[in-house]
Amino acid sequence: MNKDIATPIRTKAILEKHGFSFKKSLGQNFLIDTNILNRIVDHAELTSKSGAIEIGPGIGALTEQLAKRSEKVLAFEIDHRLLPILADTLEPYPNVKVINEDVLKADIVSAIQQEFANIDDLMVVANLPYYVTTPIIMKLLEDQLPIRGIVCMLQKEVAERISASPGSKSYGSLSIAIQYYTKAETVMIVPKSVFIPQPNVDSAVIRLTKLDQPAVKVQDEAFFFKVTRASFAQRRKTILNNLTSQLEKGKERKEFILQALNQAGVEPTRRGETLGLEEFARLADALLPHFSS
Ligand SMILES: C[S@@+](CC[C@H](N)C(=O)[O-])C[C@H]1O[C@@H](n2cnc3c(N)ncnc32)[C@H](O)[C@@H]1O
Repeated sequence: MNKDIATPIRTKAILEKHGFSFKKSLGQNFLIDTNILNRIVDHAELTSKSGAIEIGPGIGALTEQLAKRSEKVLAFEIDHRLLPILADTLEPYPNVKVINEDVLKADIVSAIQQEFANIDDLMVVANLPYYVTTPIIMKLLEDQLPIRGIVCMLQKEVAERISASPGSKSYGSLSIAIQYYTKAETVMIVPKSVFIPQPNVDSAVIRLTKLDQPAVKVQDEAFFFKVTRASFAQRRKTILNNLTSQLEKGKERKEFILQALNQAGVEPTRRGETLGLEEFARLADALLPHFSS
């Protein structure tokens, strides 16, 4: 008999034993398919010497597979009601440590220094709570953690936005923010039927492999991201109109923007969704002298 946590029978038995009720507000949709879990872990390419960081272990379904295939797992779980359950389900795995904290508030860098002092290869692997997918991924990237990458489950639509290329309908400032730091790929589409309770949206697994250097070189990162966000403020508007309405600097701003677009070799009538990262980088650098405060 399959003893894994992620089977419908075992999951239901665990939930019943502990009288657990799901909190929708915490994005609690638990995986009940060991095969899918193993495929997620495969994409992380762990070895017995790797460390794994999990966000939101739930009742430990993914944690168990990570514990079997890595040296150590550190898991951040916000819901204190899951702690006794995790202590129970993960009892056979002494290489797991659970921290009862909101991952968005946690000092992950210090936790890594403490828990993974002798481990060189670190991956984040998670079935993310869908209500905070983007803030979590952005925190993991902006905190500049010493990780090789992230393999995570999220809404299919967000996965499409993250891995989209210029010209695609899904391409936008989120694609650029993530592709600035990583190589982004959608590696699996996952049906609703492998979760309990079933979510309302389709899911996908993405793999983000951290780049040694950001994908493009810019003079001011914060300003680069400001320009990319401004360029997509209204998707149907031209880049000139979006930038003119979003960037502030007196009456002459249109003139400066036209000048910068020209300098960056970008036609003012193009839409943001047609520009690649290189073009955005050139444009941000050309705009910077006019708009830095
Ligand atoms: C989609 S469930 C995944 C559960 C489990 N890993 C699985 O695959 O079955 C998301 C988990 O993230 C937890 N969670 C939600 N918000 C969180 C936060 N801000 N920080 C840490 N954990 C969070 C939820 O309580 C839940 O256990």
